[in-house]
Amino acid sequence: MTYVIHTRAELARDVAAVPGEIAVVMTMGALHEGHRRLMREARKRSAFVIVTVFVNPLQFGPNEDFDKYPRTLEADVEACRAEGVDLVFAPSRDEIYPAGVPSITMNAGPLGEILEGASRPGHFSGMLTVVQKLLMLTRADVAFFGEKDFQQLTLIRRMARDLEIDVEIVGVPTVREPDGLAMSSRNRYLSPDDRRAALALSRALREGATHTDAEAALATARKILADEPSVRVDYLALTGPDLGEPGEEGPARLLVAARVGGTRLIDNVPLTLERAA
Ligand SMILES: Nc1ncnc2c1ncn2[C@@H]1O[C@H](COP(=O)(O)OP(=O)(O)OP(=O)(O)O)[C@@H](O)[C@H]1O
Ligand SMILES: CC(C)(CO)[C@@H](O)C(=O)[O-]
Ligand code: BAL
Repeated sequence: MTYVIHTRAELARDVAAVPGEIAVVMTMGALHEGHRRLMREARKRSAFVIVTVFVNPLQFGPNEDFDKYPRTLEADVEACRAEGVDLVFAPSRDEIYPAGVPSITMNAGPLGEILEGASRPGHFSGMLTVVQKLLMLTRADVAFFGEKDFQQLTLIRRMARDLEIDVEIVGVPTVREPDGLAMSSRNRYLSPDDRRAALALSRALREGATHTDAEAALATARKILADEPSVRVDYLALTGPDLGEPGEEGPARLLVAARVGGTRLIDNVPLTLERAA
């Protein structure tokens, strides 16, 4: 049975009655197969699964899509039911921020300033603030996040580590459409032409990741993106596993953010680099 609740009082009552481990999947709704994969992983792991649905105003910039972000709670609850989720917590803004805009927030540090953080000032501070609040409110023992938002996942891991938050953070690989496009709630903004052009992102990463040389990986990905005129690249970057400098050898990440029409999309893949001879 899946229960839907909207208040922190109901949430406090329900989690207090859970005898075992609690897993949480945090979302902004408009659920798709990527979210469902997180729910399935949570279901496999824990006896009690909570999905949160909250479009967090604090992580949106003034010119971003907070107002037009898709809100589809009824369909979201159906998806949660189909995945056997125990509790859907869909709070209002006042339930999460009863004192209004918080005066004390998370500082995402230097890692919050690069890549996504450079294009979306304040985004990661707002994201970490709500993640920390939702971890506290749900009393989660384990929380599942997608690798699609790789910088977000890395920062959440680091917040838990640096601030001694007693929760296990589990990363889940990106779920893709059959043609390779990373699933994202924002894909629904794409026109048919934009949808076709957006494939350049996953193609660039996939082809780039066939190389074991960093320069070759970047050059291949850059060319594929440049060949698609309606894709405006924000960044294409190759980093180490924790978004630091790529090591000479070992797992690395190739990440991209781009605008396709009016829609900003992100994607990333792991790749293995070989030490230069
Ligand atoms: N394709 C995907 N594969 C795996 N996890 C995903 C995927 N898309 C989103 N997630 C994860 O689901 C969680 C909630 O994400 P969110 O609700 O922002 O969805 P989204 O599709 O990423 O939306 P947006 O289009 O706003 O980026 C995050 O942990 C996110 O990384
Ligand atoms: C983790 C999250 C739910 C916090 O608002 C959001 O950033 C998201 O959906 O990835
Ligand atoms: N999917 C990450 C949350 C955001 O874009 O605001």
